Amino acid sequence: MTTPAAETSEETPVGRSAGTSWVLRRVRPLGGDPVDVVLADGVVAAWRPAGSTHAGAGGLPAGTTVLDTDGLILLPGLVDLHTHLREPGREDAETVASGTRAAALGGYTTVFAMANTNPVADTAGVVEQVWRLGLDAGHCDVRPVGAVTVGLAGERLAELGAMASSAAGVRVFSDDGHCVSDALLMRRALEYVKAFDGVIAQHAQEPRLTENAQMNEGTVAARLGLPGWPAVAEEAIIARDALLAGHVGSRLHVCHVSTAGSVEIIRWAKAKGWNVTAEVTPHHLLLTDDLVCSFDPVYKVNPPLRTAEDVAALRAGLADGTIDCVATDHAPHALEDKETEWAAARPGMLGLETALSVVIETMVIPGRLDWAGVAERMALAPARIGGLPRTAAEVWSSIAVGAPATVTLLDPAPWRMVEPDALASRSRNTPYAGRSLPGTIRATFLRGRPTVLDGKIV
Ligand SMILES: NC(=O)N[C@@H](CC(=O)O)C(=O)O
Ligand SMILES: [Zn+2]
Ligand SMILES: [Zn+2]
Repeated sequence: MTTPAAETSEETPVGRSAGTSWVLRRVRPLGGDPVDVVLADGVVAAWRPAGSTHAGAGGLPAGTTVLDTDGLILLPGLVDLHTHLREPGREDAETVASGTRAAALGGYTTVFAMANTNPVADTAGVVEQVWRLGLDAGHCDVRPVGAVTVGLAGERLAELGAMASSAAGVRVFSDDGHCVSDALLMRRALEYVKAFDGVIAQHAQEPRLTENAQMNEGTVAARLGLPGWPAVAEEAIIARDALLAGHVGSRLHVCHVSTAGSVEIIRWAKAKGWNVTAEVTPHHLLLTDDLVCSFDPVYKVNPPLRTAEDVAALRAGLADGTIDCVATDHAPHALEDKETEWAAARPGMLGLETALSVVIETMVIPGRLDWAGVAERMALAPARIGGLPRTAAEVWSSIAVGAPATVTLLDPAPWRMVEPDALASRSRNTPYAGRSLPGTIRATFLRGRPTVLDGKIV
């Protein structure tokens, strides 16, 4: 991927050939020792001694392209449990095609597409439509999330069974953007999805406690005079839902955990042996509520940015596994919905193209996670929680021979300035504009087919 060294000058520069077999020369699987990895017929076909493989070498399928991937880290393709693709309904903000291009450039090979579209993804018809749009775009796998309640209205259960048995094979259900606040409805949803090992992904926000809320409740909100969104509004719902999941023996997943208290509750629920999993977003790992002092709506997000103490607890929870995974909550918004006064702006931030970099900055560089830990938190755990095929998920972790060639190649070294206009997303609402972040994705492969080469969409 870098300029080929003299002794490997016969290698094909990245992008010139579109062979069906690839050699990743001197790549570092999970950050380990360099090795040559052969990708053929959609799987990891062989590991060879580092640097031993060159174009025309014996035992390679005809048309093999040798990539100089010296120093790059090979990770399983990332899996995002929480992406907003906005199609159908707000194609001006994002489409399945543009959002999955952003995903591939961020190293993702699967995204779970949230249900708060227009129409809402609350029927087999809509989830199949989103799933097919993903197949047509071809940049990564799209697994639709089904709504828990009809129209996200929180009144009647949606047709969960029909969505599960549709071609889209839905396993994750969420009213994300809204909380399933009715305890009986939440109980029924948890009971219902047991039949097909589904999971309810809850947007934990007690509605009455957050009426008119504009930012985290605390000293910054008091100073700015903005109505606060208290931590207890998240924590009360997580505690209730953990109790319900334990009571009915079903699977609960907690979306975008944002407070230190939530981490404590999830730790307690896991200690009880209940099937409770959780995600944290990159922005909640890095950013704090004092950014709101700028009144720049790019920092408006739900749940809101919290305090430095919360950030520290989230990092510790992700490191020790209390929080199972990182999920982007990629939430594109059109300019008119974001570049307006604070109170009128929609909450949400872009995330797909910067997630791995933020995890490197907050978790890898400070020594909280190694590369195997990154693979677990950003690929393997979300695959398990989302119900992706088990065997595939297991082999991805090792990038072993026979595993699907669904991988991403990261150059961990360079820091790059985030430029909103250079993003593949249709929207521009990144909170990292003008910030320097470490690491860059050089290539992504989906079952042996490159979706990104040399940092560009194929
Ligand atoms: N995160 C956000 O602030 N917004 C999300 C909804 C959500 O995740 O709750 C959106 O759809 O825009
Ligand atoms: Zn949400
Ligand atoms: Zn969301």
